[in-house]
Amino acid sequence: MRVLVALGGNAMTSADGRARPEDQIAAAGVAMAAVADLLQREVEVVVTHGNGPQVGNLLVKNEIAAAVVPPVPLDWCGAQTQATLGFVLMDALEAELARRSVDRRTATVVTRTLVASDDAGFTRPTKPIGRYLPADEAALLVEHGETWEDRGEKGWRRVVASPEPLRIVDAPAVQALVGAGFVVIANGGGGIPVVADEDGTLRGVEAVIDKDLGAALLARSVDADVLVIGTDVPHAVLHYGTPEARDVGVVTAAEMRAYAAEGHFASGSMGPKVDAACRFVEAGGARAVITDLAHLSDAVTGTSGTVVVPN
Ligand SMILES: Nc1ncnc2c1ncn2[C@@H]1O[C@H](COP(=O)(O)OP(=O)(O)O)[C@@H](O)[C@H]1O
Ligand SMILES: NC(=O)OP(=O)(O)O
Repeated sequence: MRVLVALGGNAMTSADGRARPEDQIAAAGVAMAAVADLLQREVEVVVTHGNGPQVGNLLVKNEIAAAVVPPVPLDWCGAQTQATLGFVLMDALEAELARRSVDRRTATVVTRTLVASDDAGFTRPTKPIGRYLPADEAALLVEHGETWEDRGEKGWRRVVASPEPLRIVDAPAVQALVGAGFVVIANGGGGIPVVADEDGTLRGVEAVIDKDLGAALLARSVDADVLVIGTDVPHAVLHYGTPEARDVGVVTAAEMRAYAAEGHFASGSMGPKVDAACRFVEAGGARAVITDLAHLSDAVTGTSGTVVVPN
């Protein structure tokens, strides 16, 4: 069985959302222990990951340092997060595999994802990145031309363009490495967004793709049987945060789409996960599961989490 495991930004930082190097290394260790358990059971695993906190922080660093060193655009920041998180995850996974005496090599693929240059996402920013700020501090940055959004109890967060992923450009490289026996980490942050010019030349564009939507596409591109979206909650929940809250268990894509249409899943967090899970099974995937890392193993067999199956 081949499984695409998508790790959320929450799985890549500390529980309180801190993203210092030591927080990220510790979080990667926890996530990769769960992945190593799967590999030990001879499940074939491809890993992708979010980069929201990291790419937002890099962007801020670039902006603050702009008078001293030339700033790089957002797509470059995204590429840098793929490399950094890739090496941190490889170190963590290889350490866990060695502990279990499992002999597997790892590889990270810098991955580009094709988007349309006229995607509506370029005119209406929707992707939350970076740190949370209180309303008054966010308001100052809005005055400087940034777009910030109220994200509820954690505070305000910057939002940037997030076009639809159309094709994982480097999926053939991922496939080749998987075929050669590597545990591959790919398409971090949903992929580096690129558009194709008229002559077919690719160039990076300033945006951050939703990693769950990217994961659904990558999962199909590498013929995964199961897509597991790992986050910090064990289930998608109906009436989330209310006394009527109810976990969603096994559900068809059509039922899940109906729940989404009723507004049960917040945009920018659970909403894209549900969309990605539905897209994967609607495109022919056997099963997509939304759960936390503690339930990863059972998620793969469809016995835990929110399990979206074909209609
Ligand atoms: N209906 C819902 N069911 C469960 N969680 C929800 C729901 N609506 C919003 N959420 C929020 O979605 C969060 C997970 O999304 P997100 O923070 O984007 O995760 P990640 O960084 O792991 O990708 C949960 O921590 C929860 O607060
Ligand atoms: N690119 C992306 O969706 O990252 P997060 O999952 O960290 O938000």
